[in-house]
Amino acid sequence: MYLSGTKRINEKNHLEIGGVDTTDLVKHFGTPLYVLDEFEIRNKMREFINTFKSFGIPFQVAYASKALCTMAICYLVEDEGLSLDVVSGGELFTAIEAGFPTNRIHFHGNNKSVAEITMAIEAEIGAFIVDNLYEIELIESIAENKQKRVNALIRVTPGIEAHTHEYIQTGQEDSKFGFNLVDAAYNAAKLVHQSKWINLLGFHFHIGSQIFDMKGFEKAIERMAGFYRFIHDELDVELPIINAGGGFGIHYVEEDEPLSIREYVVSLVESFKYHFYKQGLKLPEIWIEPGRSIIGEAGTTLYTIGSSKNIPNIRKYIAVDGGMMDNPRTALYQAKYDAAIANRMIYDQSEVVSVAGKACESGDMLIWDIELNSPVAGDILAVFSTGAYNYSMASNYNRIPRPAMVLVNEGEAELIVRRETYSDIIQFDVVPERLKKNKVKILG
Ligand SMILES: Cc1ncc(COP(=O)(O)O)c(C=O)c1O
Ligand SMILES: N[C@@H](CCCC[NH3+])C(=O)O
Repeated sequence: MYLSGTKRINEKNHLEIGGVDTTDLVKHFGTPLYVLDEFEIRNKMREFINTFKSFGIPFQVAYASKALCTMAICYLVEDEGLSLDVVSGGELFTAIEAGFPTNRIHFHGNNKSVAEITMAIEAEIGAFIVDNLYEIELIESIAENKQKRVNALIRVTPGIEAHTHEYIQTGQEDSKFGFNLVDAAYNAAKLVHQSKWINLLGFHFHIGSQIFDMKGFEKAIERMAGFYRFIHDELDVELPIINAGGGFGIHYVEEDEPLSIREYVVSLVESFKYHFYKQGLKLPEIWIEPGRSIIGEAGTTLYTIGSSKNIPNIRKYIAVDGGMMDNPRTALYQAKYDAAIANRMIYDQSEVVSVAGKACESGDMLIWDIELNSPVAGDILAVFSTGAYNYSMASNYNRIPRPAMVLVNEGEAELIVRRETYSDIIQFDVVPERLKKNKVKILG
């Protein structure tokens, strides 16, 4: 079992996170419960920042808020001096409401609406990451209308296939994101370069997510350096910024072998230096957008185990009080997770089981075939590395309320997202008067 951050087994044989016994968290907040380790989050952010600082080069580390976006998280990101990557009006609104400095916000998305672009221009965000020609037209006209000049990076797909699940690859040519190298990207650059209202800062690429191997990055950087040279020669500009996206992998299960944050950053910077100098160019300011590698391992989900079903010679299912609604990643990407019985951490008798959720869906599984300390109803199951793309991708399928989220640190636990209630579930429902009247008629 890989226990990251402040997770440890305490003297009661319970899982402890941030100095708080997880069985106490369950008594207090109930299950399912997302638990975030503040110390671990801050440490990861600092490791990114400090490694860049050690090179003495200009940089920006923008936390990719799609991994997990709440107001409290925006406060932590600001406190640690990172920038913020948002991909929707909802994420932008969250950041603005949390008082996040808008000049450190970068706005992504392959189909930004007029309302989203307007909101971002009014908020004077740091930069748009422009994805397509339609968006360039929209930004141009809204910026002119508001008489505000905006900064932009152009997103390109460098034609690199990262070694990860095909649904989370994004840098290959057949992708819905960005402009393909070279022609489409060059035409977009020309257009933005001539624009009166958009200031072209550079290009952005993102090759995928949960990547362990830096070879894909290296290849993409080599292509990007060649492309910066081409742009330099054709348009006579030395673009000041390059954005390498996110994608740095983390531990989900024992076999995973991610690099350390330091190693990821060092490899990235070295490769930028090598390829840009080789092209006879100055090193541009490097921006990155890590999400999972900051928040993923710092999250743990606590569930209560309920029913079980044993199919002799096939498998034993144990069911928890959550599932694909709070963590759709197993169903979507065949993602693998590690887990433990939080109230009996040291194994006395192990049993291989598969962990099912409670949704009315056969694919609602959290973990297939895991060895646990003989789970029984009432035990607390802790699933690790659920900080990224769990709450942010959660749904109310089957009208199941979303869990609460707590931030733990130095023996204290604070609620940062309150548990949804059944009243929350029906709050957006509207019943037309006509239907109410009909009901009375039928019943009468
Ligand atoms: C453009 C972009 N930037 C950043 C990220 C964050 O990626 P990760 O959470 O893997 O670091 C993603 C998601 O994969 C992305 O699409
Ligand atoms: N949501 C995906 C990663 C893609 C993120 C955004 N490009 C995951 O859970 O792994």
